[in-house]
Amino acid sequence: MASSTLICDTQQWKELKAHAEDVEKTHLRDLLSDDERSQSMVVEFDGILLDYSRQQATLETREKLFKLAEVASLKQKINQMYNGEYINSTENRSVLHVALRAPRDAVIQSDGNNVVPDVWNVLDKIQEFSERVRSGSWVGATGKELKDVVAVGIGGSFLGPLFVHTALQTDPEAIESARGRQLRFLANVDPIDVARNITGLNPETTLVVIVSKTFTTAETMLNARTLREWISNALGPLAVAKHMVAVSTNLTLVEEFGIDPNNVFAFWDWVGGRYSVCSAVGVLPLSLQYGFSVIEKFLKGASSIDQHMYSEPFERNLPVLLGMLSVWNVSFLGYPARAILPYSQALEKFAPHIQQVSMESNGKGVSIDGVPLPFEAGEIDFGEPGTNGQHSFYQLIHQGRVIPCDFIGVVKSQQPVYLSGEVVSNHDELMSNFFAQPDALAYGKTAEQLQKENVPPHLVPHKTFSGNRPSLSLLLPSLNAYNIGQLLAIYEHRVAVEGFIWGINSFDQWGVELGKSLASQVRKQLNASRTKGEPVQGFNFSTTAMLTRYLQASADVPADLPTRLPQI
Ligand SMILES: O=P(O)(O)OC[C@H]1O[C@](O)(CO)[C@@H](O)[C@@H]1O
Repeated sequence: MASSTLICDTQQWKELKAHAEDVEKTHLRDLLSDDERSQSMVVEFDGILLDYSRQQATLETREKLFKLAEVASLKQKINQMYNGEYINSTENRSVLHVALRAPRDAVIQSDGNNVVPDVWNVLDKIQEFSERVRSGSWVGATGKELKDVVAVGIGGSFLGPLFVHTALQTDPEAIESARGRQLRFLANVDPIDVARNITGLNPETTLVVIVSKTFTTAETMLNARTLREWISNALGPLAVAKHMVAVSTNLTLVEEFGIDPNNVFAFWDWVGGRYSVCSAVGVLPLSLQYGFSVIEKFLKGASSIDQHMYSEPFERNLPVLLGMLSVWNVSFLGYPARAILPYSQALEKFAPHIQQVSMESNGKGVSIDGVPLPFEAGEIDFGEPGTNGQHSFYQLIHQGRVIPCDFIGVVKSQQPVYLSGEVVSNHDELMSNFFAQPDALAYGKTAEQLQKENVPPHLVPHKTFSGNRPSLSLLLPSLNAYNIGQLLAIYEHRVAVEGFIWGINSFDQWGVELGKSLASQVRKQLNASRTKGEPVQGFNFSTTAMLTRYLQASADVPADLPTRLPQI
């Protein structure tokens, strides 16, 4: 396929469109009656089981999807990514988050240089620094140990680390290594988030890690200045050197901010923000909390999937299969959303992280060559852990709109609980739901079944479930640091596979810029109105009226802004 040809113009795409109309005629109930089909839709890697038999897909669908992958040059694009080619063409960059978790002796080139030694230099520095802090040999300005860490960052500099932290918080090994320590995340520029994060913390025992790839993000920089004020107000300006470190690619701006260059942990422009949790962005705060040895296992888990993705044939390749099935659901069956439903409370921050990975990557309207797409790319991702979601939005998934679901289960709970006299263990109770929901969605319940159960006729339509609602199930053996790394990498690569098929650039994010520049115009107006009393101008009627009202109603904010920190 010539690079400027859109994927939707290929014969393979058109055949899939026609094929989708055929497949839609068969209810999932009937597809699932073929055990051979079901068996061939189960794939295992390293103890992780993927069952996609509840997708509205036949063996022919799979064949046709692989043909689409071929015409989209999927294998070549994966190779280009791993070879450090500039596949992020609008930013002129390689996309090498796989190098962040590569073994020390691996060779991964960007611009003709092996980047793996650079990666390990930073990892070694993180190990050394985190051990000094954790052992108490690096202390705060008043000689006290630094037991609490606040990581300040937003978007990709926040969501991935928060997901991993939340997942590790209840892992027995991680608990042991985190005893007596706290890790918090300050992301939102809302002063309430500052208040929440510093409540109960003593600046004397707190280390602040500023995480920003660019070191220019407005939210992060204001929060960084706020916490610098919080520290220097309490301990004097010289304390900043002992209490603030940074993770960034912009070493010049970090130094200008007043952080000692020795206390900066670097990463590189070939790491996209939302793909940066395996760089110092995640590894530094997480190692401070859990120790480097735990986080190294997380990196190893991600690396195992990197190797699997690179070398496994597509029929057994988890991220490739998942990505192709998502393309099938979005582009051929016309389902625009995807629910991510982990049956593990430890994964409560997984869907929010994948939201950014997926929606910032694939929410694009043009091809990589800038041609407007005549089809929708990307999907609307959302999710909550089961069983909470069941008591919230599952009603719509069962009887309202069709939303393909990812059910993610774990064999061994991080925290098993059994009660004598109960029918099953608490984890079995949770998992009963994990196993039941996909069948409820697939099979549904017919009016005939309800009549046999003597349901009053007027209630039959309300209690009928159409079924034929697709899902897939991922069963992980356990949820330790290694498995968490695997889960992360499976989804990162799945999103890349989707983007490679759609022919878009999954690694830029120009769509976030317009809002940022308009906010800067509003910021200037607020300053001019508060300090010089200038009227609101240059905005449309609606914004002018709203801004004027806001300024009038908050006239008590002092124009000269004397420092005020949260009073909580
Ligand atoms: O790490 P930085 O440079 O502060 O950027 C934070 C986030 O802002 C974005 O650029 C836009 O939301 C994300 O891609 C990125 O993860």
